[in-house]
Amino acid sequence: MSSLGNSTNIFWHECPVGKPDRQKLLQQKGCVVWITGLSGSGKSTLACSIGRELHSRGKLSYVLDGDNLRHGLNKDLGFKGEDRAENIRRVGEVAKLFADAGLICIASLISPYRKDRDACRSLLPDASFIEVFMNMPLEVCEKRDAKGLYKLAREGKIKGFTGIDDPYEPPLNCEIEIQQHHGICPAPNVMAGQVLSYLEEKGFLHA
Ligand SMILES: Nc1ncnc2c1ncn2[C@@H]1O[C@H](COP(=O)(O)OS(=O)(=O)O)[C@@H](OP(=O)(O)O)[C@H]1O
Ligand SMILES: Nc1ncnc2c1ncn2[C@@H]1O[C@H](COP(=O)(O)OP(=O)(O)O)[C@@H](O)[C@H]1O
Repeated sequence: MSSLGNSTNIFWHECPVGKPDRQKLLQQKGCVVWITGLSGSGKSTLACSIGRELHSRGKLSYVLDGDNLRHGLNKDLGFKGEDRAENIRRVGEVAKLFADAGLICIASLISPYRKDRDACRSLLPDASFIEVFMNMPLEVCEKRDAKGLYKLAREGKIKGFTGIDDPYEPPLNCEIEIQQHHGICPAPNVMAGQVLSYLEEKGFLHA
């Protein structure tokens, strides 16, 4: 019997089929690839590109995209600090379940606060939380402005926009950093290749 958070008298139930069995079935190791960066830095593009590449190699993955999850699971949350923290906490817990299912879970969220990302990292075992920092300059993201949100933020029509009037804390010890070379952003398949090489090297693409 235990007491956790607000729940009391709850018990953990162990199932006979475990993570190692599922990993053997799938011939891969469950993990979380956590992509963080400014709006417009290319997180969703990279997430989809990784997903496509893994699929073509016969590996099972699933993308958890911040924008998409805010249409359902996180529709009750806004963008103030505590809402972002709760957003990241929930997605961290969901990503942990996907990794436990044996999948390569690709989470793509701004996740601007270091402590929230670190809390997600601490949920995952054995270096299976892989933080990918989309290190794109604000000017590049703002110039892209795919959704027109930077313009609205500059006009003061959106308050608390990350990078404009809300902070972004870059990772201190991420596993992978994606950045421009000579002022040019690598193509999506090149960025995905960088992540795939890491997964291959660390043994996640085999049981
Ligand atoms: N105030 C503010 N700040 C930042 N972003 C905003 C804001 N308001 C709306 N949006 C849109 O929401 C998307 C980010 O959602 P996330 O869940 O990834 O954000 S967070 O991790 O909770 O900070 C983000 O999508 P991406 O561009 O894909 O990052 C924006 O489209
Ligand atoms: N590697 C890239 N090179 C050039 N443009 C890119 C690249 N990655 C993304 N983009 C473009 O930048 C814009 C924002 O990308 P997106 O993946 O939606 O970013 P985010 O999910 O971080 O908001 C889109 O118009 C997308 O086509």
